[in-house]
Amino acid sequence: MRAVCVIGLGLIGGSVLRAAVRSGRPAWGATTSAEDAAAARAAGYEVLSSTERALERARERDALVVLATPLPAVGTVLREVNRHAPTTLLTDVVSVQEPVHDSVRESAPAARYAGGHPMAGTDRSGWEAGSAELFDGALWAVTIDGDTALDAWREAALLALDCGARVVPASPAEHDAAVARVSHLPHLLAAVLASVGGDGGPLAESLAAGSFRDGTRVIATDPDLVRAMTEGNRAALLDALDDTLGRLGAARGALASTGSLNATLRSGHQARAGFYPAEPAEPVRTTVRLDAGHALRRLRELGESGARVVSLAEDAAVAEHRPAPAANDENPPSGE
Ligand SMILES: O=C(O)C(=O)C[C@]1(C(=O)O)C=C[C@@H](O)C=C1
Repeated sequence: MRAVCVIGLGLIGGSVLRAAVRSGRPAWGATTSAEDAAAARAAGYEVLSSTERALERARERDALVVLATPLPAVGTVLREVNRHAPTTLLTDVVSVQEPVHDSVRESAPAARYAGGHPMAGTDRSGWEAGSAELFDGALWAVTIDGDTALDAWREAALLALDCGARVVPASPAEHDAAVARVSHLPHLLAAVLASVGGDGGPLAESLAAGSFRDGTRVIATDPDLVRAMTEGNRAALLDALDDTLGRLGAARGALASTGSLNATLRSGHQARAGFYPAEPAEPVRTTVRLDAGHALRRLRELGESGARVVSLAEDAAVAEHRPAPAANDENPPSGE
């Protein structure tokens, strides 16, 4: 099993280190946070005294290096990677992929790198908030662009699987457009919702219950971390925001003119049921030969169609796909 060197030991990096050790891999980390380093060492994990040391060891042992810092620090860490571990394979866990791919292109051979983004977290941050189980059953995007080498992709995907996740292959741009809608927009909407609720005064505060708590939960996250991911995905988030404002405008118009929110509420109800079906259908399995040409393109197409890679061998990847629900009265093929 390839060793893993994790740079950054906050919630996600700290969980990757724990999960990598749980899977039986040799793994160590480094962090600039004295607090995270002390907590990780106290829990029995190996934290080297500097990023340089951790990377030198990664070079000696041909480890997979995981960049687990927030987006604004990625450029600096990449320069250190180039200096101290110039040939190791590289991945990351950053929630916006295009800027990381751009930085890698500027400063490291892209063939060493495949981007990664585990879709898991909590509203807390730092080593203490993490756990070895954080990624169990979660989805983990492993990105593919024109420069990605199959070896780098395989190693990043194997780490995700070893951490307990299922892998979604995607291009960086498609990944960023999708997470703008299902992760970054929800953080922004939670911020606005919390402020609107807050303006309701003490009575609103004392009456706030489950819906307010669930709808605002993610903005309990450290605002600097939310800023890094939302501002780092500006173009895609603007797109998702325009769509949201259009729909809110239409809902407001309908409520003001006809008194009905029926169309908005029904289409939202149906859309959510698509994400979380009450009775999920048996998944369909597809095998992709990794030794055949165009394997990465095929994986990317599968990811775009909603499939998840659930296992990887030297020469094949197995992906699971949920079959499209049959159309019926509750589930009409279009709109309404
Ligand atoms: O569960 C949470 O608290 C999260 O916010 C996790 C969450 C998300 O679902 O948006 C947040 C950011 C990460 O990049 C991926 C996942």
